[in-house]
Amino acid sequence: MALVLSPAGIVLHLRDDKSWIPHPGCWSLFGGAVEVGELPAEAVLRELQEKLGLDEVACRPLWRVVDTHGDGRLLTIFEARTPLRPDQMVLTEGQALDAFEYDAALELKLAPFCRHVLERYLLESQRA
Ligand SMILES: Nc1nc2c([nH]c(=O)n2[C@H]2C[C@H](O)[C@@H](COP(=O)(O)OP(=O)(O)OP(=O)(O)O)O2)c(=O)[nH]1
Repeated sequence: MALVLSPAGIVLHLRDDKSWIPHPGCWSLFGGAVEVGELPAEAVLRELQEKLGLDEVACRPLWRVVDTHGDGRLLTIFEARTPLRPDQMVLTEGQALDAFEYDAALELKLAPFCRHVLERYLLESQRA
């Protein structure tokens, strides 16, 4: 799962409003399952290419955590820095794409796990 940082702020997508997907109508981070034979660092680059059309992105692993809000998967959280702004990205899943400053992001209706990741990221960057 990636916390995408663009010059305009944290990039999030608004999930579709379909009742059969997790967290419909919530804003969320980008990510997806690691495929067989793939490393998490490879999976995050593939996901960002597939879901945002990002090629130029510098990823750094932040921490690993069990997704207790979801299906219990072990997730690796990455910080992904891109020089592109949201209007230069191509969203392939979801109804909207935008970038937010931290405070504004925390005011959104966020998927619960994304809120947890953003809050921890903020806390750890303040400590650093
Ligand atoms: N993230 C996201 N997934 C969506 C949206 N609309 C939609 O139909 N989907 C589908 C594709 C995903 O395979 C499925 C589950 O979403 P998810 O966010 O839990 O995906 P995931 O981590 O399992 O990732 P993936 O490997 O399936 O891509 O819902 C949307 O707006 N955002």
